Formats: sequence, structure tokens, C-alpha cells
Amino acid sequence: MCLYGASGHGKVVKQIANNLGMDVAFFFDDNPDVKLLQDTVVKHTDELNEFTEHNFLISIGNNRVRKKVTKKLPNNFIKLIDVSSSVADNAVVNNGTVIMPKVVINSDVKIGEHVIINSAAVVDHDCVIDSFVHISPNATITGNVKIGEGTHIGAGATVIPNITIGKWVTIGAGTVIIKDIPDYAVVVGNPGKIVKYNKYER
Ligand SMILES: CC(=O)SCCNC(=O)CCNC(=O)[C@H](O)C(C)(C)COP(=O)(O)OP(=O)(O)OC[C@H]1O[C@@H](n2cnc3c(N)ncnc32)[C@H](O)[C@@H]1OP(=O)(O)O
Repeated sequence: MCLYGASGHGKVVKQIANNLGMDVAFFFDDNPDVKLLQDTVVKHTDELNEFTEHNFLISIGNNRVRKKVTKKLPNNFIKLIDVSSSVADNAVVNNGTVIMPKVVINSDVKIGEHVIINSAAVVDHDCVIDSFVHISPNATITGNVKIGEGTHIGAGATVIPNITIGKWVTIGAGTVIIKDIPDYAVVVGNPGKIVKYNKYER
């Protein structure tokens, strides 16, 4: 398989692939400013023709950039689920998504494409997580929560049951969400309050 994204998140995803017994053949990255992993051969997308048979996963933490990069790559995306994570038999996890170490995904959860569920996060029963979402380490998404496309849930945030969070929302680290949140909002604190709105993707 090949990974697109040769920075910090890339090296963690590579380890998850290795834990599953998969080899990462090459990293791709077109960003000249990226601080590259040591001892890594990084290719550019103008060399993609040689790799159309390979499986890909995009290892970039930023949701907007991850969505943009999908348009450059062949549609051979796979999902990775770390060996230490627990995913319910009837949960649906779509391609392009990575479930990182020590995650719990409970019954009847649906997770879209190119989602990151980061280390030790919990996504409890009946949640629906749309594509390009990133749920950061140690966040707790309780039962029956809906999270819209491109939303970022910060590290250690908690969302109480039956909440709907819109698309391209940013939830700050440690925030506690007790009410529905509209599209594009940036929310911080306990209880979470909207402090501004994201300008992109409107
Ligand atoms: C493995 C990994 O690394 S995964 C990545 C995990 N990353 C994260 O969890 C990052 C989460 N990001 C945050 O919490 C950020 O602080 C954000 C996105 C919420 C806000 O960042 P910015 O847009 O730069 O806003 P800014 O820093 O100006 O903060 C705006 C206000 O909210 C407050 N604020 C920001 N973050 C928080 C927070 N997490 N909790 C409480 N208040 C906060 C600030 O103090 C500021 O208040 P003020 O206007 O009274 O001074």
C-alpha cells in the first residue's frame, strides 16, 4: 500500500499498517514545506501512473487538505483498523478511514470515508460520523450523536447523547457539547459555547 502524507500523522498510520502485517511501499507528498519523515522515500503525484494498482490511504490530519487530496489519487482507498481497537460486528467503517490504537466503536455506528478516529477515542452506539471528520485522541462521543462532514473534534472533548453537530465545525480540546451545533461553528469550553465561525467551505 501507499500513504499520501509523509509527516507526523503519516508515521503513526505507517505503524498501524505494520502492526497489521502490511508494508507501506511508498509515501507520497506534494507539499514542499512538509517536515518529512527520516529515511523515507517520498514521491510526488506526477509519478502516480506507476502506482495505479496500489492501495492508498491519505495520512493527513487536516480535514480540508485530506478532502482535496482525494481528487488527485486513484480510487483504490482502503481502511485501516489498529489491532488494539474494538469495533462492533455491526458497525460500518468505510474506505479511506483509519481507526487508530485503543479506539472503541460500539454497535450500529456508521463511519464515512476518509475519517480519522484517533487514539483512545470512543464512538458509542448508533453514532453517524460523516466523511472527512477527525475525532482526536481521547474524545468521547456518546450514544446516537451525528457529526457532519469535515468536522474536527478536539482532544479529550465530550459530546453528550442525541446531539447533532453540523459540517466543518471545530470543537476545541476538552470542550463539552450539550446542545446541537450549527455548521461551521468553532466551539470551546464547558459547556461549549460558539466563539466564531470557520470561513472555509461555506
Ligand atoms: C495526535 C494529534 O495531535 S490530533 C490533533 C488534536 N488537536 C486538538 O485537539 C486541537 C484542538 N484545537 C483547539 O482547542 C484550538 O484552541 C481551537 C481550534 C478551538 C481554537 O483555535 P484558534 O482558532 O486559534 O482560536 P484562539 O486560540 O484564538 O481561541 C479563541 C478563544 O477561545 C479560547 N480557547 C481556545 N481553545 C480553547 C479550548 N480548547 N478550551 C477553552 N477555551 C479555548 C481562547 O482562549 C480564546 O479566548 P479569548 O478570545 O477569550 O482569548
